[in-house]
Formats: sequence, C-alpha cells, structure tokens
Amino acid sequence: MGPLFRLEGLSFSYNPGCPVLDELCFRLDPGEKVALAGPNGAGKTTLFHLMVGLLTPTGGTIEAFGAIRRGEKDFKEVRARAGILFQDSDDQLFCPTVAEDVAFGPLNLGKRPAEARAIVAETLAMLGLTGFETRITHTLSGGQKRLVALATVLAMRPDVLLLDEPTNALDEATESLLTDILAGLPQAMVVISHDTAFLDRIATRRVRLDRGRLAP
Ligand SMILES: Nc1ncnc2c1ncn2[C@@H]1O[C@H](COP(=O)(O)OP(=O)(O)OP(=O)(O)O)[C@@H](O)[C@H]1O
Repeated sequence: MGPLFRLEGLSFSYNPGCPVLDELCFRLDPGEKVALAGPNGAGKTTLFHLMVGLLTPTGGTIEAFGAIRRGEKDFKEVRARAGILFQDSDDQLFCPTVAEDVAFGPLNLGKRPAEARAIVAETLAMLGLTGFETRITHTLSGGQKRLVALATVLAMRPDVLLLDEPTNALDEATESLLTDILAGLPQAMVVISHDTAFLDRIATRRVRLDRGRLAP
C-alpha cells in the first residue's frame, strides 16, 4: 500500500514574505504514529489545517489516499477519511448534547439514525464516557470536553488521525486512559504534543518542524 499522505515542497504563508512552511516534505505510511514537535508558532497546527484543506498552500502538492488534492471537493473526501482533533475543544463541539455532537459526523457521512446511535454508544464506551449521552456539552470539564472531542473524531472511523495536543487539560488517570486507547488504535496518526512521556509510549517516529521545514 502507498502512503496515506505525501506532501512535496509544501509552502504556506499567512502574510506575503513571511513563510510559515517553506517547501516542506512529509510522508505518512499506514500504521505509523508520528510525533510532530517544534517550537511554539513553528506552524504545526497550520500544517494540519493544510493537510485537510482548511487552508490552501501557496506552493507544493498534497497527495492524500493515493490522489493529488487541490480543490474543495477533493478535500471534502480527505476530511471524511482524516479526522482532526482541534487544539481547542470548543472549536470541535457545537451541539447542545454529547450524543448530538458525536452523532453529527456519522449522520453527515450518511449513516442512518439507529446506526449513528450505535456508533455513539460504542465510541463513548471506548473512551469511558458511557452515560454521557445527554450531558450538556458546554458544562463539561476541560478534560471531559477533550475526550468528547476525540469521540466526535473517532465516531467517523477515520483512516488517519491528526491530533493537536490531545493530552492538554487531562489529569493523570485520563491521560493514561487516552494513551492506552491511542496506542491500541490501528489507524495511522500524527500527534502534535510537547508531552514527552506520552510520546515515548505511542510514537513510532518523531519529526520536528522548525523554520518551515521538517527534520527527524
Ligand atoms: N490566522 C492566522 N493569521 C495570521 N497568522 C497566523 C494565523 N494563525 C497562525 N498564525 C501564525 O502562524 C505561525 C504558526 O502558527 P501555528 O499555530 O501553526 O503554530 P504551532 O506550531 O501550532 O504553535 P503552538 O505550538 O504554539 O500551538 C505563528 O507565527 C502564528 O502566529
């Protein structure tokens, strides 16, 4: 099987003359769990947004799931197969209840309501959140929101996970649960994290983003 993602010569700037990414190259193969590190403001989150088409590169190519991706139609397909966990859970959760938030993705992908309900129950159980279905999302704690945000991503059964600081705001027990879950998932993933103990347990490879490029 070929790579899930292949980025070639990828460049991006928010402001002309100030490149955030400068001809960056990256490849993600099936089964890999890649740790993405780098200083604050290096462009890690920007890279994720480019990979799923939330931003448009100023140069280079993005190949995902065996095809070069350019337009919005291409990236809609990419977003159905590559789930992104945002750095801020409040960007991910927008429904009144946990069940509605977790069902949103599957329903959007065309699942029937009964099927979506079963996926919600299964995904919440996997994250130790059984019984949270009717909880009001905005009243959850930071750590609970983080797990529910992850549930909304996993409920779409993505082939690739792009996780932006997944252990932020988690206590020790919840972080340990999350680490076990992520370590056991078969999907390839790229994980932005500064949490070295967490990365030691899950990462199969590490890359560092600095001055617009990736280095081992
Ligand atoms: N919407 C935006 N408009 C203009 N500049 C932006 C925007 N978003 C991010 N930037 C800038 O782009 C650079 C890269 O930001 P990004 O959030 O991708 O970095 P990061 O590596 O994820 O940082 P952190 O580790 O602090 O989360 C930073 O200098 C940031 O200020």
